[in-house]
Amino acid sequence: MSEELRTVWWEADAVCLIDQLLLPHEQVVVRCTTPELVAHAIKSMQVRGAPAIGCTAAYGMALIALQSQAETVPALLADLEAGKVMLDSQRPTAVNLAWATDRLLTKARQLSAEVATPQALAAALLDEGHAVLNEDLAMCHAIGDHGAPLIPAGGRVLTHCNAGGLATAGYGTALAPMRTAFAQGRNIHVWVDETRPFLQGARLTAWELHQAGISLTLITDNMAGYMMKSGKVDCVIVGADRIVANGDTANKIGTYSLAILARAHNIPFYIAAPTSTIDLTMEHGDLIPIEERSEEEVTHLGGRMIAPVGVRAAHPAFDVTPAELITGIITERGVVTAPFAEGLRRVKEGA
Ligand SMILES: CSC[C@@H](O)[C@@H](O)C(=O)COP(=O)(O)O
Repeated sequence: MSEELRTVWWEADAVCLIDQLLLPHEQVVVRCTTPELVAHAIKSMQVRGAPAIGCTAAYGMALIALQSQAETVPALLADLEAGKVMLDSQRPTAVNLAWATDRLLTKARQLSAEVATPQALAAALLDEGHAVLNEDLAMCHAIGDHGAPLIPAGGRVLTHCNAGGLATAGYGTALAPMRTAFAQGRNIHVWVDETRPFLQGARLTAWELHQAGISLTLITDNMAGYMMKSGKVDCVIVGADRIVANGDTANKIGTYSLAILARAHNIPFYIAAPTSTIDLTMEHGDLIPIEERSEEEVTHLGGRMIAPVGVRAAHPAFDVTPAELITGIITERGVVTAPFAEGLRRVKEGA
């Protein structure tokens, strides 16, 4: 993705997004002028990727405040509480969504004693939305700085789904170490898993890397084991939707299989994510809610049915990789390695 193309931004009283359902063939901007349109964009995956969902939800909370008819600050807080519940319910696995709405609500509660009017509070929440976006971009660049040295000399990285600029405020999480290494003049090659059924790899990661001039080869998900066994993969780097206290990590369905394959072939397996994706309230990965999406996203491809009529399909959108399969978790505050509990607490608390 070019530096100029933004994923999420605020413009003319609306939350604006690049419609990721239409990429790479069309670059269409969606203007979410109501909280309901923000919710729809998250649910339908016009915007997707944990940090980008978080940025969108932060602006969604600001939009709720700006459009509220509340005449008092306590009444506005009640609207924001209801709005948070509505936004959080759109996608359950990516913790950045609830993290962002929580941050905006907490800010509103803190300011409620100081501001005189709902309008003043709403203006402050829009500033907080901007802060969430700007911080996410800075975190992605820091992840790139910490992650680039971990890419082995061969420079051949396998990634899954899209954890690039489109999945964040820009620059990406899993793609950040590759971008930084490439900018440093290193020889990088990326194996891009197509990522069935939504094809985030084929449509989005391939597009971003291609635009950036980074060498890539698209593979179908079931080719990863072959590539590893053939000695063509030096490390795996993927993003995360939720990292819990013991290091277990939810990410796009298929990530767990890759981690097993990487372990079997003695290949380092890294997670790259900002600390906003760390959820210390959950002890282990079995507690993470896994989003179930529609069967149609599996039975159909590009609008065409590929399965016989009447055949049922399963569609868990995420899986959980146990911490013991993870070599390291690359955050904006450094790389956490096993045992994860202590290190994750340290980076989450900012120490
Ligand atoms: C920086 S994005 C990290 C994760 O959100 C990403 O790897 C992923 O699984 C995205 O899933 P998606 O269903 O496309 O939102």
